[in-house]
Formats: sequence, structure tokens, C-alpha cells
Amino acid sequence: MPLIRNSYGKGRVRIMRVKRDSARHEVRELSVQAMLSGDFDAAYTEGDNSKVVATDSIKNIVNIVARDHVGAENEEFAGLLAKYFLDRYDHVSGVDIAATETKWTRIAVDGAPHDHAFVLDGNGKPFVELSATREASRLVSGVTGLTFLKTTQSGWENYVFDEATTLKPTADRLFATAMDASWLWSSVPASYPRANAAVLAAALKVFAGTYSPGVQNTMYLMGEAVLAAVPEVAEITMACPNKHYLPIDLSPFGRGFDGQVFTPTDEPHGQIECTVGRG
Ligand SMILES: O=c1[nH]c(=O)c2[nH]c(=O)[nH]c2[nH]1
Repeated sequence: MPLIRNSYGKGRVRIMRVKRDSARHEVRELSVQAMLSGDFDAAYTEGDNSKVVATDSIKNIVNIVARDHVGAENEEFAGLLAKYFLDRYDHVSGVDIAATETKWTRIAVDGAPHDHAFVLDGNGKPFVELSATREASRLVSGVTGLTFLKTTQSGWENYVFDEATTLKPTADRLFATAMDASWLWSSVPASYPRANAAVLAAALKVFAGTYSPGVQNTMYLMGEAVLAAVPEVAEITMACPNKHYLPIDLSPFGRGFDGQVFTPTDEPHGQIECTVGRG
């Protein structure tokens, strides 16, 4: 039977590039699919893999090219990746790269775009919940999935080390979350939209501007700042998945292990929750 067409590669190679050669970091997060075509018929028809570049190696090459070009724009990155395969493997005749971007924009702190703290575009769904009887009511405003990230000023150290521990401590990691938060009103603010905006601004200012020794402490400090900024809020409840960005060790490929490329992961994630109130 004729083998009419074939191609193979690696899909959903998630890669975060952090350009950190100055205090002002730039982040580019992509999900990449890299597909190869060429002299691969024998792998299909004969079970002969001798010319097949393993898809695991294809993933490594995506990471290597990302590390070698942390500042390249998406279009340039696609070109550089294709060139890597075509230059290195004579029997590869075609490369198809498709990449979708997770777009981050800088958090504005007091109106100024922050150097290393970012929010996702088009972010977070606001909601309200009201429970009312004739005697009393309980009004809560909130947001689900408010996604933000910082590329430095975050660590995780001094936790329990025992036979279950494999994680290495670090004083510099990425911290990303998609926060669900709700705040209970104790009185009516002059403007709900303005007060809601002030809640999020106070929280994000602390996130951007304060070293995080752990998600737990940062959430508590964010809650404290919200209560200080908006007197009509009685308490705030937050739930933050710790969306791990795993540093990629490219030292086997002669590149530094230096915090410029990361694999974004959604699963499993830490899940940190707290409520901060007025005592
Ligand atoms: O901020 C964090 N809090 C944790 O409880 C935790 N646990 C872990 O493995 N990493 C982290 N990070």
C-alpha cells in the first residue's frame, strides 16, 4: 500500500522566555508545534526509526532555540527554529511551525508599567453574589481567574525537608497565578466600580513590589493592603493556584541553567487559600 503522506513532530511545547539582561524583564510565552517532513517513510512502512529525530529531541530543540534567542519576536523565533532543523538534518525537507502566544502586559503600579510584574490580556471575570432576607443582606464582589505573573522577587525556601522532599529551595523563581478573590462589603462605597478597581490595584501593587517568600505570605500581604485601601471591605477571600514555571536545565546542551527559559505547567498546581479580615 502506498504511504501517501507523513509528518510528525511535537505539539504543545510550552515555553516561557524571560529576557532579563536589565532590570526591565521581557516575557514571551508560547505553545509551539513543530512538525517535520522528509525522508521518514521507512519508520512507517518498515519500523525503521534510524532517521527519526525523537519528538523528545524536537522538544529539546524548541527549548534550546528559545534559550539561544530569548528576545526574538514570534515570527523570528519560528524562522530560527525551522532553520535549526533544516541546517542540522539533511533528510528533513520541510518544517511546519505553529505557535500561539499567551500574551502578558505589564502591571501598572500607580500608573507606571512595572519592570517585572505582568497580567494576562483581557483578564479576570468580575462577579457579584448577594444573599438577602428582609432583615439582612450579604453582598460580595469578586473576580475569577485574574492571572498575573512576576519574573523575579519571588522565592521558596525554609520549608519542611524530610524523606518526601525532592524540591530544591530557590530565592529567585517565577510566580504566576490565576486568582479567584471575593470581598465582602460592610458598607456601601461611593462607587462600586472605583472601589473594585482599588481592591485589585492595591493587591497587584503589593504583588509587584514586595519580595515573595511564598504564595501564602504574598496573599496575606495583598489582603492586608486591600483592607487598608478600601474601608468598606470587611474581609477578602483569595484562592491562588501556584502555576509553576519549571526552569529548564539546558546544561546538557552546553547552555547555562540561568533562569531564562521555563516550562509553564497547569497541572498539578499548588492551591493556596486564605481569608483576611479586620479582626
Ligand atoms: O509559594 C509556595 N507555597 C507552597 O506552599 C509551596 N509548596 C511548594 O512545593 N512550592 C510552594 N510555593
